[in-house]
Amino acid sequence: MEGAEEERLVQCPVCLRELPAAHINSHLDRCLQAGEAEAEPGSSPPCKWPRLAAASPGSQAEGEAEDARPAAGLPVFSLFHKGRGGGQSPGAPGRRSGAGREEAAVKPAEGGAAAAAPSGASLAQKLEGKPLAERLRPDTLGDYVGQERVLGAQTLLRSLLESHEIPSLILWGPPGCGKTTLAHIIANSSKKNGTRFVTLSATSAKTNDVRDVISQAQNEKRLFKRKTILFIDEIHRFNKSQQDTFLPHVECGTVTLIGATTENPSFQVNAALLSRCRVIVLEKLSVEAMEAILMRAIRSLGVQVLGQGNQHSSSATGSSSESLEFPVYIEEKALSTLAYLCDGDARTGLNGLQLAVQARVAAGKTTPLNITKGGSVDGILITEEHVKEGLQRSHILYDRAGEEHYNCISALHKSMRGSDENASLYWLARMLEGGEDPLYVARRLVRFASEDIGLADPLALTQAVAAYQGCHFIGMPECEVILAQCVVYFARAPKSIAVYRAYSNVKECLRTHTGPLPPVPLHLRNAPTRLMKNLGYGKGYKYNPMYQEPVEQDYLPEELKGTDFFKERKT
Ligand SMILES: Nc1ncnc2c1ncn2[C@@H]1O[C@H](COP(=O)(O)OP(=O)(O)OP(=O)(O)O)[C@@H](O)[C@H]1O
Ligand SMILES: [Zn+2]
Repeated sequence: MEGAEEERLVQCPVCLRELPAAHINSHLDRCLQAGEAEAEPGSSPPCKWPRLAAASPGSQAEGEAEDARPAAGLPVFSLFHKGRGGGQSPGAPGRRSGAGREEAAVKPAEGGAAAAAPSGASLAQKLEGKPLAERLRPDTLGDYVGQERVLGAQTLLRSLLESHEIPSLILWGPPGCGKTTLAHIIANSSKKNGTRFVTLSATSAKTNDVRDVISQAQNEKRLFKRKTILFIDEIHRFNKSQQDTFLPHVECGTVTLIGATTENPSFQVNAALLSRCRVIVLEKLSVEAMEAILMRAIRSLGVQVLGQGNQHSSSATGSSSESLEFPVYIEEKALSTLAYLCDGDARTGLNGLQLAVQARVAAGKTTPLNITKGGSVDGILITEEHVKEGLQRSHILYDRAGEEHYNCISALHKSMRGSDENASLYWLARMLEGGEDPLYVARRLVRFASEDIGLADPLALTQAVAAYQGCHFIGMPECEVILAQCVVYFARAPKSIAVYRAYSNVKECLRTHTGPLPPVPLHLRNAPTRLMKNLGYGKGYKYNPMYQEPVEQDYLPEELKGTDFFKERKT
C-alpha cells in the first residue's frame, strides 16, 4: 500500500510538474527556492517559471540569466521606469531636475557588478554577422518575455509544453511578437525526447515540399517511432487546397502542425484544419515586455545605460580613429522611447537598436559624460534621436519584401491615380510575381477606392472589398485575375478626392484648435431625462421630417458656423 502511495503522481502547484506524491513536500521546498534545487544532484529540475532566472543553464553570457527574466518586478525595471515620470509617454519630457549625479549614475551592465562598458571597436565586432534579433532569439521558455495570458504559470499551453505533449497549434499574432520564437523553443525542448522538427515557410515551399516532409514523417513514425513537428511560417500564405494537404496527416497524428500567421486564422486557415489545432492568440508585446527584451540586448552587448540624472554636454567631440577605443553608453530615455516606438514588434526594436549602435560606433564621435563624482569621462553616447534614426532605417532595411515592396505599391497607386491601366497592371504583376501577399495589395486597393475615387464612383469601394474577399477565398495564383480586374476598374474609374480632402480639413481644424473644444450645441443634444430637458437639452431642435420646406438650422458649433470643409482651407 505504501508503495502505491509513493507511485501516485501529483502536480506541484508551483511549477506544475508531475511528481511522486511522496516527494512533493521536499520538492516544494526546493521549488520555492529554485536556486537551491539546481545544486542538488538527482533532484527534479527546479521551476523555470516564474523564477526562471535561477535555472537557465543555457543562457549565453554571464549575468544573462538575470536579464532574461520577464518584466515583472525586476529591480532593473524600477530603475528603468524612474526617469519616465509616471504615465508620460516617452515623447514627453522626463524628469531632469536635481535628481542628482549621486543617484545611480551608470547602471551596472552585468548582474550587479559595475563592469566597464565595452569599447566601440569590440562592440562593432560583436554586431557583425547575424542580426541582433536573430542572435538573441530565446532558446527556452525562461527567456521568452511576455505573453503571460497564454503562457503564464497555470495555463494549459504551459503545462502541455512542460510535459512535452505538443498539440497541433496555430500561433496567431502581429509581426515580431514571438511566434517563430515560440516554435523555436518548442523545437528545442522536443528535440530532447527525440522528436523531429521540420520547418517550412509558406512563402517559398511548394505543395511537393509538404508531401516530402509528410512521407518522411510517416517513415520515421513507422520505423523509429519518432514524432515529427512541422512548423509552417506564414501559414496563411498557403491557399486552402494547399492546406488540405496536411489535413489527413494532422488528423491521424503523423505530424504535429505548428502554424504561424499574422492574419485572422478563421478567415485564412482551412476550417477542418483549424478544428484540429489549438489557436494560440499572441499579443503585441507590451512596452514593458519590449523594455525587458531591449535590456537583455543592451546587457548582452555590454552597453551601459545612462540615467536621466547624468548631464552630458550636447556637443560631440573626438576624432573617429581614437574614439573607437571609448566605451559606449545609451541614454535611458533612448531605450524607453525605442520600446514605445517599435509598437510591440521585437524584431523592429532590436534591429533599430542594432542600427543605432552601429551608426554611432561608425561615426565615432565621443561626448564628455558626467558619470563620476569627480569629473567627466569621454564615451560614445546613443541618444533618443539616434535610436529614432535607427528605427527608421530598420523599417526600410528589414521590411520583409524590402524597399521594393513600398516602391512598387507606390508606383501602382500612382498609375491608377493617373488612369494608366497598362502601367497599373505592370506594377501589380511585378508585385504578385515577386511573391507579394495578394491580400496586402487588396488592402491597398480598398484604401485607394475611398482616397482617390471616392464619391466619383462609390461602387469602387464595393469592388475593392469584393476583390479582397475573392483573394481570401481562392488564394494565389487564381486570385491574381481578381486583383487585375479591380486594378483596371480603378485605373478607368473617374476620380474624386473631395471627401478625402474634406476629412483631412476637418482633422486639421481639430488639430489646430486652441483652447477647449466647443460644446455640442444644446439643440442638438438628446434629452432623455427631465433634468436634461430643464437644462435646455434639445430645446429648439427642428425635427426635419415635420417640415415641408428645407429647415434652417445650425449643426456645427457656433464658432464654426458656415465652415465649408470641402473648400480648400488656407492654413
Ligand atoms: N516574446 C519574446 N521574448 C523575447 N524575445 C522575443 C520575443 N518575441 C520576439 N522576440 C525577439 O524578436 C525576434 C523576432 O521574433 P519572431 O521571429 O519570433 O517574431 P514573429 O512573431 O515570428 O514575427 P513574424 O510574424 O514577423 O515572423 C526574435 O528573434 C527575438 O529576438
Ligand atoms: Zn515545482
